[in-house]
Amino acid sequence: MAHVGEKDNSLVNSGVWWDGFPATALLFFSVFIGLMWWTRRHKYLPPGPFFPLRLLSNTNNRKRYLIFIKYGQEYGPIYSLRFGNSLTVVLNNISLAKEALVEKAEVFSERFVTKAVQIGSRGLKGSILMGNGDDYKELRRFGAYALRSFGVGKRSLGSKINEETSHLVEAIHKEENKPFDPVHVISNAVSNIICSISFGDRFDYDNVKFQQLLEVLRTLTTDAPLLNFPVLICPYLMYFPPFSKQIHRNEVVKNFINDVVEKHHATLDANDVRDIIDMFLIEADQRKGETGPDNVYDSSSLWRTIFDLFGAGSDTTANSILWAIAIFCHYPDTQEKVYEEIKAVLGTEKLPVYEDRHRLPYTQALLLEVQRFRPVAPIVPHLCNRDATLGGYHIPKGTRVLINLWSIHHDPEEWKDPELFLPERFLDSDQKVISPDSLVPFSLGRRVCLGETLAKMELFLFLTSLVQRFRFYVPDGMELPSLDGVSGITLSPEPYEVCAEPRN
Ligand code: HEM
Repeated sequence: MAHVGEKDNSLVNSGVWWDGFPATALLFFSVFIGLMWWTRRHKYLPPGPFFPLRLLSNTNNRKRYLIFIKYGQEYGPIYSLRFGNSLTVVLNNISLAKEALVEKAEVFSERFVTKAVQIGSRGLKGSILMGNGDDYKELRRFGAYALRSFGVGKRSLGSKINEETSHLVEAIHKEENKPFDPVHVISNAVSNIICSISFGDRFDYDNVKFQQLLEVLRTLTTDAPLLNFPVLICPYLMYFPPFSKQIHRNEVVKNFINDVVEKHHATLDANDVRDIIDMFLIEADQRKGETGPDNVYDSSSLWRTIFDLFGAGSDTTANSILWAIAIFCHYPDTQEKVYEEIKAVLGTEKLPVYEDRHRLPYTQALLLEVQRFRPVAPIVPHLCNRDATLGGYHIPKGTRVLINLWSIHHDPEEWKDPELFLPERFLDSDQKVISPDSLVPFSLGRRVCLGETLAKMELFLFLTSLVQRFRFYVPDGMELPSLDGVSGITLSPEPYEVCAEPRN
């Protein structure tokens, strides 16, 4: 009890407590409601870490694909990752990929593009690779038509690839069976095919300017800020080093393409359509004045369309060939089997044509296994455009959906001994090629790779011609190429050196 003159602290305190009660209660009530809302919203979401610390603390952008694989091993075929307010769902098996991209194609076929990618790319107007909506649909249609018109899938393009192979073989001969890094000649050869279709031109392997451009393209894809944590949180970091390098690289490619476009403008002849740039300029001219949603034929769409074909078509195919050569060094018997098959069916002189693939089942099986074993587009970004379900889980509108092609191609439920390189898995007991539904290196559904046929032609013709003429190996005492990849948008082998011994 308080005496006269003494302060009654208990009363004072209780008064303070009472005065603050409404505010405290309100705070608790809000937290409670917030928690209820969060729990209800997340209750039906795929499982996943409360906080994706492993991903966020990983500073090595180039090994990030391994973290997605690890989470898959922990949380199963579908899991979710939360970065602040945004939700990402990762699909790791073929039935979920089919459910999203085929059965629910209306919902899951859009591309997700982060603000950082938009800043780094200097705008995405006219992009096939990153676009959505009416512009995208029209440009994809144009791209498919243009590729067909310039011989994709036909003999005429096969001859062009054969011509390029002769240059490639000559360049490799110059290495005189000494160790060399094959990335420059392979990238140049592959890029020359898409260049001749798009620009009407090829570039010699000692053209320094073109080599620099290819190097810029390679770093553009390996350093792409797809899920790069700092720029995911603060996209405006893209304007500062080291991230701003992406902006500079895009500018370099853009200027290169715009120079070529300029020259095309000056020599354009509607009766002699030389390449895709000519085709685009003529279409733009014919549609002048049209205002409909499908008139997307302006200069910014032109450079971006050519950039997309060139970007998506160079690094991917070149990396598949580089993987095949690296794998040959680890599994030399597979290279010998391909050589023996080519020798028996085609001999050692005649350059293969695309139709020959039907007579070379082991070679075909090996190419399929290269694409399964080391998929060059390991993680494909899509967007959920309305509330939906996947695998029984709720997927809210706006969720980023990553199709994990690496995990799909290494799923032990689908592939026996997925970590082993076994071309025979694609041959039946009659030695006929089988291609299971679960092999999807070009993805599936509406956004399936636009250059699939071109890529298959290039892979077959370049690789068979090379094996017909060289044996790739690593001499004793030299390090074998690493089979770990470097990933950005594409998965490339780490730089390596090999020797190429002429076969004859
Ligand atoms: C081994 C070679 C290649 C592989 C493995 C590959 C794989 C892929 C994959 C996985 C996608 C994403 C599909 C999706 O979003 O679901 C894609 C898209 C695309 N690819 Fe390829 N690609 C290759 C070569 C090429 C070539 C040679 C071209 C050249 C024309 C090309 C052009 C494109 C384009 C334009 C897209 C965007 C399609 C769209 O978003 O609608 N690709 N590719």
